Amino acid sequence: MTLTKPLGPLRLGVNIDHVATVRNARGSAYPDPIRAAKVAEAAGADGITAHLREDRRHISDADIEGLMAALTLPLNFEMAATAEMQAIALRHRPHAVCIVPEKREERTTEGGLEVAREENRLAHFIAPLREVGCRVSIFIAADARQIEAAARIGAEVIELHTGAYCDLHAEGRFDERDAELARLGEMAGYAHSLGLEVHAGHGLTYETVERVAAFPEVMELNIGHFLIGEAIFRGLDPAIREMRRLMDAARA
Ligand SMILES: CC(=O)[C@@H](O)[C@H](O)COP(=O)(O)O
Ligand SMILES: NCC(=O)COP(=O)(O)O
Repeated sequence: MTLTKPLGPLRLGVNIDHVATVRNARGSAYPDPIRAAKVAEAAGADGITAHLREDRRHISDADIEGLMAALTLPLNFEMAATAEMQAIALRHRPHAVCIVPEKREERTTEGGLEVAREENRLAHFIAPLREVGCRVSIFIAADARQIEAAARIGAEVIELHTGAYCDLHAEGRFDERDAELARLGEMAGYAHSLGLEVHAGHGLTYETVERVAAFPEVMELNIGHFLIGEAIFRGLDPAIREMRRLMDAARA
């Protein structure tokens, strides 16, 4: 059943990975992702997202340590379902752990996690994370099979991958974009009906955010790459404030 009113306020999680990408390009100490997280908080972010990739191409282990020590906002820690990452999450106990698929050679997270085929392994993988109090989120495509599997393994949250929708928009393939958007909306409703909290993210921009923010079941958007790019032109604080404004307007 489609809701007519939003379930609640829409949270903004600011992903700071690509502040670290710029820092790492020169092996310097700046720009500092923790400083970016503090600016994000002042600009109205509700949480910070950081993805510790297995190849450490942006966020480092020391960044996660620093964020855990410095942040007053909740940290959404994105990671692959590996023993190494599980040990790091269990040590730090972030507010949320989002399990994402990772391919070493990919440019960015290309798709959602294959939960249905790995149900047993993932159920065992997330159990200890839940036991120490982390909210477990699963990053998946808008696909009923994957959503059902995420519910069965005991995840509390799913994050719908909005990358395909954003790419289709950027390529001007508007019929396909609208079909993908409709799928995202329908699957947000379906996930909610199964008791899952619904988040969304990847590739969102000022042009694409409003239609996702308007889905009543979506409770959080995680946005990074576009905001860090936009910060070059208008500053990080105003870039985040504008995103917040668009999200709130779409929600109203
Ligand atoms: C899972 C996700 O969507 C983000 O963490 C994103 O992947 C970060 O940027 P990269 O994919 O460029 O590492
Ligand atoms: N999980 C999505 C995320 O954290 C941000 O993705 P992007 O905006 O950097 O593409």
